[in-house]
Amino acid sequence: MKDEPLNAIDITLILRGDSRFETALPAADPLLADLHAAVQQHSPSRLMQVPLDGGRTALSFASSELVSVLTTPPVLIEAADSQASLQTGSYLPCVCIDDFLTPDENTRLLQYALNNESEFSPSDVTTGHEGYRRSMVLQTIQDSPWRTLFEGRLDVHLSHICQTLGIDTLAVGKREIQLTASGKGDFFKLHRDAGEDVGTAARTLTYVYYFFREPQSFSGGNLLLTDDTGANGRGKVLAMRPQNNRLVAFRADQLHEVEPVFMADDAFSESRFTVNGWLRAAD
Ligand SMILES: O=C(O)CCC(=O)C(=O)O
Ligand SMILES: [Fe+2]
Repeated sequence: MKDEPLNAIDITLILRGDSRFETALPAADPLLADLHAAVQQHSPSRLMQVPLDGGRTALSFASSELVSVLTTPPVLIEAADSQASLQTGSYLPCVCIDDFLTPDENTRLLQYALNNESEFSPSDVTTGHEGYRRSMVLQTIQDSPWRTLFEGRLDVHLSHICQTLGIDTLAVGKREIQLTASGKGDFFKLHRDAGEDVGTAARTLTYVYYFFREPQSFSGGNLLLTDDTGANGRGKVLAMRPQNNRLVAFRADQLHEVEPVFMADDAFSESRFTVNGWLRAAD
């Protein structure tokens, strides 16, 4: 008997207290959407049951105990008419961690960004090419307690992230971090974060944490991961809508881009904010 369903999505459930359970579900299984809904909405709590071990075992837990759902390949949840519908991307390796910060940390990070509006400066790219990236960056996050918080929180997930992305478990050397605000019309054209110049060659892992005011007033700004197998330099594409309090990690040599952000007014407070950075392997 085959244990794994066809088109299986590998799932790791993280429950309060960091207990982890692994299973696989068919891409079309409504339980997938239900699990994501449980992460988003903790009350009222309800009983959830998930098959483990090819259905030989059932895991039962209160929905309020569910902290995160890791899916490989990434599962894109599109909320349409308040019904969650699922799309799975073609396989381009990345890891999504929902609820990366606590709700309180998430709110305080937005407040930190808004309080420091005057410190943001226009972004650039390490290759010096013009017209490649438009956004505003707050470099001083490097000297703030947020840096320590992000580094510590990333370390919790690092072995899982590296394993999923096929990176040899990373002895981390240099870490980079920045806070980016993408407002009306901002974008980042197709690029890799590693290897486009000597200064970035050693970047191994990219992470992007999304946070913004809800209800969301911008649209667009999707992160597209792509490969270069297609005739026009693009093959498979995995599109991910920014989701508040979600961290996405991928290999730093992965081709990717950020689609233009649309919004009615160019209000800084409504920006698509990210804490984004790179980890390098130790020498
Ligand atoms: O904001 C994103 O989704 C990705 C940003 C990015 O590609 C970068 O900072 O290198
Ligand atoms: Fe990038």
